[in-house]
This record gives sequence, structure tokens and C-alpha cells, in this order.
Amino acid sequence: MTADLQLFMEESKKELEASLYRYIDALQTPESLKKSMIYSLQAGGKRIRPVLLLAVLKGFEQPIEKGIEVACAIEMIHTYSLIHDDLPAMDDDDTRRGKPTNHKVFGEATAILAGDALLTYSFQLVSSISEEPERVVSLINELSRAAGAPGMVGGQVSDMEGENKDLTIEELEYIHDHKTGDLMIVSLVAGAILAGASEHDLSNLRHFGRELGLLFQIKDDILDIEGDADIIGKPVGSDASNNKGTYPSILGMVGAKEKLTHHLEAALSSLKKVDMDHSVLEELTKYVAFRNH
Ligand SMILES: CC(C)=CCC/C(C)=C/COP(=O)(O)OP(=O)(O)O
Ligand SMILES: C=C(C)CCOP(=O)(O)OP(=O)(O)O
Repeated sequence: MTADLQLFMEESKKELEASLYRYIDALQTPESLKKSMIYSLQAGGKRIRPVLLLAVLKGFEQPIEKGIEVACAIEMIHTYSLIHDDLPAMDDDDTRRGKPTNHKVFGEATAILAGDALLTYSFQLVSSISEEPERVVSLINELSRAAGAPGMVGGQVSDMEGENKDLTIEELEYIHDHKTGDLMIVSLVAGAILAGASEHDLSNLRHFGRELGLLFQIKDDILDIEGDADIIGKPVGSDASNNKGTYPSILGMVGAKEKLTHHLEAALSSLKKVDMDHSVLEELTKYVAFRNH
């Protein structure tokens, strides 16, 4: 990671995390629920999605403060999805972000409700920002589609239905486009809406986000085989033990790495078409492709 990107990520995370904990603290709700919500948020994570949003604002020469609420909302949606993904009814995982999974600590019922509360709170936050009403409605519309049935939830269902099946690359791509890609795309789009970007830039950011989502997921599949559980903060080999189709299982490790390079180049080429300062997003894209966690 370059020094510039490291600085940007550190500053963004500091702002974001302070706000995240403040928002949860402000909730009038049983302490047990607050503890469960904060537990998974505090467990860390790379914060890629909120950082993407803030990097778009920076690229359009806007202050990152303008995007903090929406960036927190997106991290809440992402964290809810991980809590639910780890449940016994889904991946049944014991560790996440280097710590026992939410349901292992708080029990299944509270974990489900903490996820529900994070998802709903995210929309409460977005609906309360001081922006023009058209922008707020458009943000809510984009976020609900990306997180819901046509987006992440639909992708998760296809992922579950694809277990124990020989998937084609097209079927795998569909799963990743929605399970992972849509939330990445909406992070970029939300930054662009807040910055008042043109339709042309929005469209190119969507193309960039799709490539980045695929890139991210191919790397995740590779790390599930080649990664170090202590560094990635979750068990390795869980895709194989859940009989999930992955890029390495369909294309082999060499083919998966070639595909990674292909999507890296495609992502960088779409990014260049956006009329903004690309430097942070370019570095972030390379970090996604070459990360070890
Ligand atoms: C609506 C829900 C619950 C959505 C879950 C979305 C999601 C990206 C899960 C993690 O995917 P993964 O299982 O491929 O990743 P990991 O290895 O981190 O569990
Ligand atoms: C989409 C996938 C593969 C789920 C994990 O996402 P991240 O790898 O961004 O998880 P955190 O860093 O937020 O824990």
C-alpha cells in the first residue's frame, strides 16, 4: 500500500469509526442489543466500502465529512450481512474479523436482531442527512436496491442455491455481481450522488464498481485457499468445506489469477473515464487485488 493510500485510509477509518460508535451509543434500546451491534462493528474489518465512498468525494474535491453518515450506513449494512452470513442457517462460521462470530457470543436470536437493527438504522441515518431531498431519496433508492432482493440478498440466495452444484463461470459471476458487487457499486454511486457528479461519471463509476466487485471476490476466493487464517481473521478452506463454487475451483488457481489480472485492468480502464482525480481509487483498486487479508 502506498503511503498516500495508507494515510487516506487511516484518516477515513478514524472519522468513520468515531461516528459509528457514537451513532450506536445514541440509540435508545436494550443494552444487550447495543452490545451485540457494536461488537461486530468494533471487530474491525478493512472498511473498503465506506473508504470507497469517501475516496469518490475526495476525487471530486469534496470534503469527506460530507459522506460520513452515508459511509457509516453502508458499513452497517455490510456488517449486518456478515453477521447473518455467519449464522448456522447460512455459512455456520465460528470466527469473523479475528473474533468469535456474533451468534457465538450473543446467541442466534440476538445476532439476527442485531443484524436487523443495523440494517434498519442505516436507512434512518441516510434519511436524516442535511442534503437536498432529491439526493436523499435517490440515495435511499440506490441503497435499498443494492442491499435488497435485486442486489445483495438475491446474490446470497443464489450463492446458497449454488452450493453442491457445478456452477458455470456465468452463474458464479451472477452471484458475485449481486452478493458482493452491488454494495461496492452503491458505495461509489453514493459518493458520486453526494458530490453532484454527472450521469456520465456515474455510469463509468458503476462500470468500475462492477469490475472492482469481481476483482474483490476473486481475491477473496484465492485467500480462502492461500491465505493465512490469522491474517484474514476468518477460517481458510470454508468455501471448500461448504462445497461452494469459486474461481479457483472452476478455473484452477492459475486461471483464477489470470481472471484477477483481467478484472484489475478492466477496473482501472473504467476508472480513467471518470472525470475526477483518480489517484486514491486507483491505489485502492491495486490494494484490493494484491492484499493478503
Ligand atoms: C443478505 C446476506 C446475509 C448477505 C451476505 C453477503 C456476503 C457478501 C457474505 C459474505 O460472503 P462470503 O461467504 O463469500 O464471504 P466470507 O468468506 O467473508 O464469509
Ligand atoms: C464480500 C465478502 C467476501 C465478505 C467480506 O467482506 P470484507 O472482506 O470487506 O470484510 P471486512 O474486511 O469488512 O471484514
